Amino acid sequence: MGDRLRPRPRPQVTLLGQRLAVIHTGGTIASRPDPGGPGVTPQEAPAVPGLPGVTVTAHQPFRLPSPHVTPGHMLELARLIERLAPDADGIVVTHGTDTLEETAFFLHLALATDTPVLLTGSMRHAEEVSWDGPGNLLDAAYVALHPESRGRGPLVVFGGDLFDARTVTKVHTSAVDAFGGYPGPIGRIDRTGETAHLRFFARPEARPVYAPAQVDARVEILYAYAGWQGEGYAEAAARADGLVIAALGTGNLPAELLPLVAASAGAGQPVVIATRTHAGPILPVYGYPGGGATLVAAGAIPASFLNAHKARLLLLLLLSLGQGLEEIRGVFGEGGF
Ligand SMILES: NC(=O)C[C@H](N)C(=O)O
Repeated sequence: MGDRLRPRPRPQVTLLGQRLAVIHTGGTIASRPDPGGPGVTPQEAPAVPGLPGVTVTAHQPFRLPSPHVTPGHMLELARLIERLAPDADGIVVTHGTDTLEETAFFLHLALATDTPVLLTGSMRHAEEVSWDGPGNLLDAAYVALHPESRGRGPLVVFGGDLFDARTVTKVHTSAVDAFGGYPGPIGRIDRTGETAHLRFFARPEARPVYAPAQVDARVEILYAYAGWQGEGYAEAAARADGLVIAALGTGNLPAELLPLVAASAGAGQPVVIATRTHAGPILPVYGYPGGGATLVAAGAIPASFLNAHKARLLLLLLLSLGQGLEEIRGVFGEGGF
């Protein structure tokens, strides 16, 4: 049998002597019904289920519902992870699910470490019968401590599926299997007793690092719809350093938007075109006014496969690093993320 055909022995995770850092940031996984209020709020970080032989350290830089998380918090988290990484074999971040994909992608862009970083959360709170927090947390810990997880950049684990930070997205508001994204999971973890069965379906890709000292640029998102005549565009363009538009299909807009986009690009203001469709690339196909080919000819930057909120984070980091329009066009165009 040739070397290519010979199965490699699969490394197993050995928990004994491993060091796991768990960073709690809030979300439903830290939530319960609020005794003094109308609903559920983050109150207490979840306990990490038993991991025999593992030294676990817990950290809580903030405790927030994830709709309150900002890029400033993401930067704080990135700095904490950089500090913890040299003394940890794996890092788990618990996070609210609503903006989990944004924090995951921010960390994907800004972190240089090879130490595995696994983000997870829960869809049910600690007082619900079907609380999914402990299982997700245990899955995240096993993946974080597995030798095959090194050097892959931050990953999301949810319901046993493992997702790449670039493509993962929340696809359901209430189901326990709340995460998906095109083209789907890059791995899977299942546990039988104390054995973890982990399989990756893809190899890690090279990842440039974009780590500004501060995220001080301003980037806004506009959402396209049938009949949009550019309402809100001028105001957003006046306030922001850059814009992202969740456009239609392969990246098309109503005709009224073409001169507005051309004016921004002409003035050196980046306008990134993403899609409100849930999968697929931005392509310069259509030549009618506002069609993707005309927007690109006018200077707009296609977001590739990134959704609007991830394209916003990439643009935010590039602008915060002081990059100009052509450098930014290069990063998006060459898929440097
Ligand atoms: N399941 C969750 O965690 C949702 C919650 N609203 C949050 O993102 O903080």
